[in-house]
Amino acid sequence: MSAPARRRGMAKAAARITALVWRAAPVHLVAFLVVTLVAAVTPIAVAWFTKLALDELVTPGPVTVLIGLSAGLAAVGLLGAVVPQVGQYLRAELDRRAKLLAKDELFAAVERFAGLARFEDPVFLDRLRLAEQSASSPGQLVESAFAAGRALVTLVGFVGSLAVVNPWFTAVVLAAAVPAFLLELRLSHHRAAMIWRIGPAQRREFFYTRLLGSVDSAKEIRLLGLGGFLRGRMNQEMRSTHAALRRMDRRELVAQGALVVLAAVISGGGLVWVLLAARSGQVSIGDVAMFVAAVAGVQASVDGVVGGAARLHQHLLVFGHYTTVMGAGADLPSPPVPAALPPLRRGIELRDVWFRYSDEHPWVLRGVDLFFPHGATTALVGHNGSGKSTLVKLLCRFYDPTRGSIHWDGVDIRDVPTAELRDRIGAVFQDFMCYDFDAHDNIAVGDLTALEDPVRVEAAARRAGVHEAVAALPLGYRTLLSRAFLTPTEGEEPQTGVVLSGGQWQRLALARAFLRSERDLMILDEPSAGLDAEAEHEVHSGLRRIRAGRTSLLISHRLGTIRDADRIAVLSGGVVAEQGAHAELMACDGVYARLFGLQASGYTDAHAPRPGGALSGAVAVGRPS
Ligand SMILES: Nc1ncnc2c1ncn2[C@@H]1O[C@H](COP(=O)(O)OP(=O)(O)OP(=O)(O)O)[C@@H](O)[C@H]1O
Repeated sequence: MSAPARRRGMAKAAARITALVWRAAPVHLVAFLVVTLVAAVTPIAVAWFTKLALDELVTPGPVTVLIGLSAGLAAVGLLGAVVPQVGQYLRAELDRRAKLLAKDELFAAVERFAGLARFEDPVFLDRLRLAEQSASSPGQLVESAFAAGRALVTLVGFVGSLAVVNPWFTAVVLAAAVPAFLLELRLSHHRAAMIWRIGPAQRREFFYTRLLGSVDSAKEIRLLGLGGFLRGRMNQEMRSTHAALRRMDRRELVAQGALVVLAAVISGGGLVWVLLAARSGQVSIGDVAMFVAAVAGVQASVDGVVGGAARLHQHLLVFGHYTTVMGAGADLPSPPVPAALPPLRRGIELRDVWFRYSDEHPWVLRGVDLFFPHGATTALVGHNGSGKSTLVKLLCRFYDPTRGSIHWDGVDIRDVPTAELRDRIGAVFQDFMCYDFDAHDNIAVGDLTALEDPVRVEAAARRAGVHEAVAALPLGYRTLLSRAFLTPTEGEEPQTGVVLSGGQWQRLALARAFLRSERDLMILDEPSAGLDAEAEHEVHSGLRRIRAGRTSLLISHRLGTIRDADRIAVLSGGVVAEQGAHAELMACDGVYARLFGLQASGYTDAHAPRPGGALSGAVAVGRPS
């Protein structure tokens, strides 16, 4: 990034963070500013009271003056002790309030990304991680800015005081601050760039750490003895990030060490001069005290200004990621004038749809023409990786087709707001979620209007055949389905969660979808993959009833469960290779008939007499395996 662009980015970040903190905690911000100013002038007041008191001792006046100066010194000393505590409280409260707002706004912006592509982009993920990191502590940024400001005020005060004693010496001390300032800025720039560079390694390290401590991976790690291997990889990533951090720390150590030596030489020289001057009567004892306090004060303030500015610079560079994420435009184009999405009456049509995940990826769909008629069930079958789930993602508009279009009763789905489109769809995805919520909430999130409606939730659970299992849990629908958290229940005892079986989770996912069964389109991507034979039969019988007269799309590798679909489309080589009803496809003797025959043959005993029924009819057209 060029220097002017970087400066513009930092100015933007500074404006955004200021506005954010002001909106989050205006009173605390002003109070923190006042406290910072008081903290800035306190050391100068202490130095002046000390000088005046010492001069008063050497050439005594009325005793009341000395008492007044002592009282003043005590008062500013007290102020100096109390103010940092108040400042710490204000800074912490400011941080909490600003963090709440910053994180809320960040994730509101992330929520506005309607598609999935950004969440699959590692550069974006790194940016999001850094944005989240800087949103977690906006107070640090304010503190750095205020620390630099406070040090500047103290610096001006001490420079004035030092100038009273020796203007030349003041100039030397200030001149020594210029290289320190430039050096610190450069270091902070390097540090911010290094933080960005080590992002991918830190993400990988986080991944291995999570694997090593997660219940989901514990089984395989133990069975396959992967612990040492994963730990090795985690350590390798950590070593590489540590090497970068170490290089940076060493650079800072050398640079800052040189600055400390420079400061020591200047103040040592000054001290010799002022003592000699006092000996020859050129300056007073009070001036010596003021000089010593001013030199220490100027150098500490220069450090404070430089350090604060450098930290601010670095925070602003990192906070730039927050501004970038917040300012990222829509990931999917939205129409300037959105079209209305009519209730589905005719059907959904894919017109010559081509799709690949990016220019670097191969084509997944290569000109798919397909119609999902209203009120009918269409089943989609095909080999692994043939693009079935991809097609579902396009229907939900998680991505736009690379070429071609999808029409909802003739309306291009790119012309309607995505939220409206998705509101018309109910779905069970192949990789459905298992939320660390209680059973009620796990179902109710299928339709948030059911969150306070246990009757609807129970009805959906009954339809998915999971009600009995949930009702039998220790706290029924209020049982936490996770061991990740402890929830305080009505009593004093915390209640740990329970663990469901894979099939029970799948039924919960189905129940979630059933809350939306009145929607225009129901998508069921492998809805029974984890169910036992009886449960599968039961679920599909239930689904058949729910699907009757509704527009649905059913994906399953178990062809017996989709044979009664109104239409079956076979995806192969990125196109629809065959379509028709079960009987038609069997008669074609193509891909579908071959797959169906293969599966059916697995259920027959070549030596046993064939029983009558649906499956035996299919077996009759099956091929020898
Ligand atoms: N997010 C993604 N980024 C890149 N490629 C992807 C992504 N998701 C899927 N693919 C690729 O797209 C192709 C189709 O995947 P998809 O999941 O749609 O197949 P599928 O027919 O649903 O497979 P299965 O029957 O195994 O569930 C595969 O080659 C897969 O590797």
